[in-house]
Amino acid sequence: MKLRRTMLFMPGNNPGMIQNAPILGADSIILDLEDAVSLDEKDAARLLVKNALETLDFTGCEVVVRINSIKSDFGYDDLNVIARVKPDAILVPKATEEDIEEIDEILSTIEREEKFKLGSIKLIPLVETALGLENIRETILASKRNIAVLLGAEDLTADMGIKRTREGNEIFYARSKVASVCRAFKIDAIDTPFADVNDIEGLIEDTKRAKAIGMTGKAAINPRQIDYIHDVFSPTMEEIMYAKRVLHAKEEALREGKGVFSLDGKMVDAPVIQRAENIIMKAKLAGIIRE
Ligand SMILES: CC(C)(COP(=O)(O)OP(=O)(O)OC[C@H]1O[C@@H](n2cnc3c(N)ncnc32)[C@H](O)[C@@H]1OP(=O)(O)O)[C@@H](O)C(=O)NCCC(=O)NCCSC(=O)C[C@@](O)(CC(=O)O)C(=O)O
Ligand SMILES: [Mg+2]
Repeated sequence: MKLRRTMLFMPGNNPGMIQNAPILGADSIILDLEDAVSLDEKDAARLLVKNALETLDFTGCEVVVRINSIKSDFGYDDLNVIARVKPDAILVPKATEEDIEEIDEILSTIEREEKFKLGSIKLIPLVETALGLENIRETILASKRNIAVLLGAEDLTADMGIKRTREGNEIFYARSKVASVCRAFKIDAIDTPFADVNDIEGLIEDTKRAKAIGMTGKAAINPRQIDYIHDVFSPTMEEIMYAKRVLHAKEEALREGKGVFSLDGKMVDAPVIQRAENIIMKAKLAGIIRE
């Protein structure tokens, strides 16, 4: 299991940002060849990202590349060049079931040619249209490579002809749907970036709202956002201490042959134990506690 509390976007044509990528502390980075790169920079950005993957040491940081739509003039070249330098995953913009199937096949061919393990390059569909949102189940089922879905609220609200607000009530349904379907298929649900990099209070509130609904992480667009998002998505010491007490009490209850018991007057049963186990696992992955 891998933590994806933050996925930091950076333009694929910005060498200054890319060279710092491995040390910024994000769980994942997304090197963007799509909307952050203008049409006349597409070829140069692809080459820069390829070189970065070949030369920089990304140990401990998942590397994802957002390609252009596979239906566009750039998508196939992006995939064909980038997959051969083995990113951890490809982020697929405005993903449809057909896109994912096509990209899955192309990746399998490249993996055979390059002698990579079949299925080793993963996929993350970006859900950012109304149709994409309604077809999310089919998109996820289209490939076993899918490890997460990223919600793109700017494009989604533009597609729906509605306004994007700081409070985000307009994306409540989309967040809930993405979170629920992703949880059903046991993959990560990554929330849309918060666009105002100077509004830290707004970022924290937005991240808390996303977490409360079941999103497992959030995209970032600026390194200053990383620690705040990590704070929200990491278990607190209070949660960890309570989880430890639950698991300790469970051992005692098991010895007494009890499946349900009470702790501080509150019932503890299988779902409460599962939540406690999840908290401990996340705390270990986040390096907050040791094995
Ligand atoms: C926002 C801003 C312009 C602010 O600039 P500022 O200059 O105010 O930043 P400062 O904080 O002053 O920077 C201080 C230092 O950090 C460095 N630094 C900044 N950002 C960094 C970074 N990301 N990675 C590494 N390094 C970074 C910087 O180089 C400087 O380094 P140095 O000079 O050495 O001190 C800048 O962050 C930025 O460009 N972000 C990336 C934007 C981007 O990728 N967007 C596309 C992807 S989203 C998308 O597409 C979503 C979606 O798909 C979803 C949907 O649909 O909703 C869609 O369609 O919208
Ligand atoms: Mg977009």
